[in-house]
Amino acid sequence: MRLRFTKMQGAGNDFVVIDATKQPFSLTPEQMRRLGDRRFGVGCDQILVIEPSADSGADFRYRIFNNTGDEVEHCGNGARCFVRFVVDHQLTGKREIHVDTMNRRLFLKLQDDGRVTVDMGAPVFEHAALPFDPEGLQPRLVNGFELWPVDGAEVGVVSMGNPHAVQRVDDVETAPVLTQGPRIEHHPSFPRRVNAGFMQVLARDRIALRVFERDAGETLACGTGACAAVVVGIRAGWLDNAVEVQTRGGLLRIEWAGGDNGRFGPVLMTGPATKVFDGEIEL
Ligand SMILES: N[C@@H](CCC[C@H](N)C(=O)O)C(=O)O
Repeated sequence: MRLRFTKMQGAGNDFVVIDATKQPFSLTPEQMRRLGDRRFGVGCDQILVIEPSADSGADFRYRIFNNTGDEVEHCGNGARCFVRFVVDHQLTGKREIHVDTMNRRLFLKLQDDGRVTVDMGAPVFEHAALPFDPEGLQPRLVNGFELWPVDGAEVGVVSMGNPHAVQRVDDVETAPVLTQGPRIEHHPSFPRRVNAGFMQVLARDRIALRVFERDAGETLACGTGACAAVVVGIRAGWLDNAVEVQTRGGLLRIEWAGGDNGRFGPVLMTGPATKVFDGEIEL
């Protein structure tokens, strides 16, 4: 089968984007692994599939597959590329778009400067949402927020729709991202595994971040990971409400007002979304 696709990237997190608005999406996990393979296929961190929405309240449905072929809940950098794609391919005349993902409805806006702002929805701290099983672990409270001992690190756990475990490190460049990252990803406390974030606080409004992503390994940027890191940093009292996140692939701006009485507001993420090329591949 011959597949048309667009290669895109958002802060260096790269995607194969497939338009399934006119014909149903039918790739097998094996075909997706081939597509995601950097030597035998196109190569990407995630595959994004754009479908019509089944609900009149949303403009599209957007599905995310890691390059292993596993479908996942959420992808922040992918959400920005999704908007750029539907506008550039004239699938919509709107610049403010509602899209349904596996477990959230997102609101996205293409800015005049070409960047995209995404209302990523509220962070969820209930352990069942990740899921996170703290059995046998004792948290340390920092500013009233729980940091959990996992693999010798202290992690804040939060779902941004997908699961994250974020630790603060002195220096992201020397942090054990490639060795400890996979151990945290597969730690038994995270039955559906987890994305492992390593955050260096540079100032109250600036962090450096590396993320070892579930399935994809370390990527140049992780949008949901940036939101999770800033949320953890704000709750631990380390960060202000608007933070620039320096990733290895580019800069993201994250804003979060927090919340009252256990009710939390949405996280806003702004960043770039760029087409790399259009292509066709025989699968
Ligand atoms: N790169 C993404 C996150 C993609 C999904 C993640 N690997 C998971 O398995 O949850 C982002 O920009 O958020």
